[in-house]
Amino acid sequence: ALHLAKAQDGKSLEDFQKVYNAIAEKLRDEDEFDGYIGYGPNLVRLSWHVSGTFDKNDNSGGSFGGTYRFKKEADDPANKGLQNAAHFLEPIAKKFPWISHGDLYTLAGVTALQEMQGPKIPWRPGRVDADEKDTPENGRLPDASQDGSYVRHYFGRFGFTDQEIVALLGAHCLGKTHLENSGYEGPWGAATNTFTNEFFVNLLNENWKLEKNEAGNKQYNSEKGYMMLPTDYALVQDGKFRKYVEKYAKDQDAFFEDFKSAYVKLLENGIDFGKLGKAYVFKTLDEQDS
Ligand code: HEM
Ligand SMILES: CCOC(=O)c1cnc2ccccc2c1N
Repeated sequence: ALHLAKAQDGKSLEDFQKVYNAIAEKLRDEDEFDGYIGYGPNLVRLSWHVSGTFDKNDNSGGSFGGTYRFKKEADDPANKGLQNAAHFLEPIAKKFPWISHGDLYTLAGVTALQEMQGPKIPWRPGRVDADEKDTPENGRLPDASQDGSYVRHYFGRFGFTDQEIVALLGAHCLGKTHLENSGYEGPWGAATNTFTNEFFVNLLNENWKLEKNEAGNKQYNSEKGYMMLPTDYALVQDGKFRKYVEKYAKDQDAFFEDFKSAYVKLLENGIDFGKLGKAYVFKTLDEQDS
C-alpha cells in the first residue's frame, strides 16, 4: 500500500514559507559554492535522488521516509557530491526541528528551482521519517553511460511517459558534472544556476563529438565547451524522445509546464496525500520584498 501522508500538527502555509525563506536566504548568502554556481543545482539533484529510489513494484524507497539521512543511502556512490546539499540543510533542520527529512529534502529542491527562476512548483507536506531498516539498497539510481532504451526502461519503474522523461531531464540545464563525483566532466564555463530550456537548445544546436574523458568515460563535447552525458544525448538519438526535445527547445513555457508536472509526480511517487488538502505554492523572496 502507499505511504499515508500525515498532517503536521498545526503547521500551515506560513510555517512552510518560513522554511522556504530560510533555505532561499542561505542560497543567496552562500553564492560562492562550486565556482559561484551556488547550492541550487545540488539541492535539486538531492531532491531527485531521494525520490528516484522509489520502486512501484513494492512501494519501497522514494521521498517519504527521508532515509537519505542514513549512512547506507548517503554513501551510495551515485550520491557522491550530495553531501554538500545535506551539509547545507543541517542548520535548516535544526532551526525547524518539526519538519520531516522527506519534506525538507523535497521542499529544498522546490525552493532552489523557484529561486533559480524556474516554474512555481506546488508542494505538499506529510512525509514521515522511516526507520533505518527501511533504507533502500544502493543501485536504484540511473547509469549515465547508457542509451535511450535504458532510459525509457529505467523511468518505466516510476510509470513515466516519454514526454515526462524528456521534461524531467531538462533539469540538466542546471549545474555541472564533477569528475571526482561521477567520472564525467564539464560543461566548462557554461554551467548555469538559472532554470531555462537551454539544455534542449544545446542538444539540437551544438556539434557533438563523442570523446573519452580523463576518467576513461565517454561523453559528448562541443567546440563551445558544452557537454552531454550519453543518457542526455540519447534524447536526440531516440526518435520518440527527440520530438519532445524539439518541442521544448522551441517553447520554454511548455517545458516549464511539463517539467512542473513531472517533478511533482517524481517527488510524490508512492505517497497517498488523501484528503490532506491542496498543495502549497510558495512565494519567491523577490515576490515578498515588494
Ligand atoms: C537518466 C537519468 C539521469 C542521469 C543518468 C543523471 C546523471 C547525472 C550526473 C552523472 C550528474 C553529475 C553529478 C556530478 O558529477 O556532480 C548529474 C547532475 C545533475 N543532475 Fe542528473 N541525471 C539524471 C536525471 C536527473 C533528473 C531527473 C534531475 C532532476 C529533475 C537531475 C538533476 C541534476 C542536477 C540539477 C545536476 C547538477 C548537480 C550539481 O551541479 O551539483 N538529473 N546528473
Ligand atoms: C545548459 C548547459 O548545460 C548543459 O547542457 C548540461 C548538460 N548535461 C548535464 C548533465 C549533468 C549535469 C549538468 C549538465 C549540464 N549543465
